[in-house]
Amino acid sequence: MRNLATLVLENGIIFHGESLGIEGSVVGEIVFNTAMTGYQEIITDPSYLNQIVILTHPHIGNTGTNLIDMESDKIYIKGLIIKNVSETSDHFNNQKNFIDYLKDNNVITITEIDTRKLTRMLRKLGSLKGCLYTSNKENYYTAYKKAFNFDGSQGFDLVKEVSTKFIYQHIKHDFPKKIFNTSNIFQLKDSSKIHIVVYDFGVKRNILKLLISYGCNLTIVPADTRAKCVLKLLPDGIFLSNGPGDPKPCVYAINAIKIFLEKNIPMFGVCLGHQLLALANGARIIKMKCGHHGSNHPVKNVLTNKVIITSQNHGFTVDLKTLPKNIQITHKSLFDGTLQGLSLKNKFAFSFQGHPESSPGPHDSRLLFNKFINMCIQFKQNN
Ligand SMILES: NC(=O)CC[C@H](N)C(=O)O
Repeated sequence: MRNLATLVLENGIIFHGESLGIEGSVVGEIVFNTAMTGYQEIITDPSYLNQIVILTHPHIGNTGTNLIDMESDKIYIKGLIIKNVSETSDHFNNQKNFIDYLKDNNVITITEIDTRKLTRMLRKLGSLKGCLYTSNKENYYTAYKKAFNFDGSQGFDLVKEVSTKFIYQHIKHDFPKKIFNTSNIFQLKDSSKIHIVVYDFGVKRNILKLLISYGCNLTIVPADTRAKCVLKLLPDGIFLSNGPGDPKPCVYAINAIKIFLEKNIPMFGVCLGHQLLALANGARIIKMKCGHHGSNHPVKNVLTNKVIITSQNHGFTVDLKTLPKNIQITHKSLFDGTLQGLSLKNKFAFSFQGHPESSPGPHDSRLLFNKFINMCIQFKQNN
């Protein structure tokens, strides 16, 4: 018999379940991810900072955990909600059982609750704040108060908490072969001469691995690196990464992007990077009702009418009504019509509201990396 765990929502609703024996209490915004695989990539994605994640797939953990599937150096979610956790694990990459992995990393987890009921509630009411506790130092009233008073994610700069503190470089294939199989990656002629500066707003490792697999040299810089410092590095392209929280407070990055736009340096933004590119052009950002978190999101390229299935994780979106004239819409969600991609007219800059590095998720949108690298090659040849 496991210990008890309790989830109290800001609207007073309470769920009782089982804990994995890790004692404590966490408060955060609750979001649901509908992916059927890739739990380790999800929980190590820095974009989930401060969020309590429900994995809607009813049985989680049976492939165990390993070093290859880490999207960063640690677990970033604040708490975990799952229906049923696998006691055993089996996979050719398995190194550690999922329960042991969560215990070793002190992740407060609730299991054996009706995740479908909770997810339907969030879909109806929009995202909710909650307090998840396994400790008897907390009770319903203290937890309710914490959930109710939690500030949420709007207006806070979480990027600075996850970004690298130092500039560092990756030169070609310096990720050990063991943790990255490059067999299914596109190699482009001339891409090995490209130098890309990656703004780390909470960058996922698979983005770096993909760029390295093209043969690019990467310089990864802290989120608040000034434009003039980046320009001195003579980049052939600038990558704006994913990241946690509200993009609006990242004024330092928005200002830098404005300068790169003036110089017309190739730029590719994903997720938070996409939102920052839109902000730099005067568009507005709004909070979504319950966001997009999963790996089966259909997106239409409105220029070609092609549909791709994509991996997504965002709670904010660019307000379509506020797009300036120099922005061209390239992609829209077939779930709710929200903006999924844009490009700037007469500029080498475009972005995607999703995760084309697809870790986890289908690889349909990885061709966007090809588009970016080709832009960088062209830019380099012209300069
Ligand atoms: N994955 C991301 O980059 C997320 C972007 C932003 N934090 C959002 O929730 O909308």
